[in-house]
Amino acid sequence: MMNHIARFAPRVARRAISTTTPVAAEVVSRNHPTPVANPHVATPQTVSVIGVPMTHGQPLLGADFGPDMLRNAGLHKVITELGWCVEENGNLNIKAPTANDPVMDPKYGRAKSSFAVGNGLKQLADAYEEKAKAGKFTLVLGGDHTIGAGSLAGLLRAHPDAGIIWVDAHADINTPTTSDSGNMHGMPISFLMENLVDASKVPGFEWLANGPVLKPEQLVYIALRDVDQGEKRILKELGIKAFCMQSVDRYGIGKTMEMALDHLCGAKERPLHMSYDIDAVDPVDAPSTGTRVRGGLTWREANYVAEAAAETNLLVGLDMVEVNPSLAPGKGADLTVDMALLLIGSALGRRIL
Ligand SMILES: NC(=[NH2+])NCCC[C@H](N)C(=O)O
Ligand SMILES: [Mn+2]
Ligand SMILES: [Mn+2]
Repeated sequence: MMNHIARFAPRVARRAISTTTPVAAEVVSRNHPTPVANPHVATPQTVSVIGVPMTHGQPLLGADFGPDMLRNAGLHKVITELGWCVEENGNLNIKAPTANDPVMDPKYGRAKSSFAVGNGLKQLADAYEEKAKAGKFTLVLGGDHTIGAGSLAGLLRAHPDAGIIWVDAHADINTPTTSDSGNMHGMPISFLMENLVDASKVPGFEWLANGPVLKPEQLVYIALRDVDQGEKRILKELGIKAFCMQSVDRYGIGKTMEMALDHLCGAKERPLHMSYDIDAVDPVDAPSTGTRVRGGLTWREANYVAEAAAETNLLVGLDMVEVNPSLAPGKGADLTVDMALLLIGSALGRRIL
């Protein structure tokens, strides 16, 4: 077993750069002095922020406040203090479902509000692709986790061989036929995984019918603890590498991340994307989210996951999703937003020492 932490050179320490008021689609801090450590990120090393206030993949309102809550809590400062430039793109315009939207033919399964979800994700896929091809680190702020499908589509167009670290209490690989809930935030991976879903049969997702596709070996899960029967079957049949909470208990988070990163990058280095569902974290530290599950990652474990990913110097993008400040409002929302910001900082290279 190779040790990834040792194999990749740690990020060069970055100099703090002062923040200015963010302007949509503009680089707000320049003169970046740091040499490129990540071969997939261009100089000046820039985090391109895309807000995706999507809620139609699940029944609750509130996750659409996630992107602005994170910005108002100091997102740009977190990024620039770590030495990155910020390019702020604002929020995508996500259209609400209407009574006239085409719905799925039930013989292909059930995916609620697929038309609104799919059209929103198409915008994200195009934006992510553009940023990734320009050598930017793409930071996608959710919104519900359906947006993972948009990020992955854009990522894989730019980097077909990328590896995905999916940090989540849930596997989010239901298909419209295996899903009990019909909620699309439980399905995003299935739309990218080869031979799982025929996107041409899902209104709003036709654009995804001709790829790109993800191979099972390109995906690894961390922190699973609530996996549906149909999902268990899919994980087993496809041989997808999954480190559930029991693995974290058994091996500790250090060894777990070493094995996970070795699975993705042991044979060859590849660009990595991390899709971080805040519900991976124990509800004690992140209560404001729609599908809470007890027994999650501790505060340190959650940060360590992001730190270990950052230490590879191969991350090209991050989703931070399912922050819903309207659930557990007040102190709970503050804790959750703080946690999300910390995790973003950890993924961008913050170190204790
Ligand atoms: N992104 C999430 N929080 N997903 C929760 C999914 C829950 C359940 N597995 C479903 O498919 O409905
Ligand atoms: Mn989840
Ligand atoms: Mn999820």
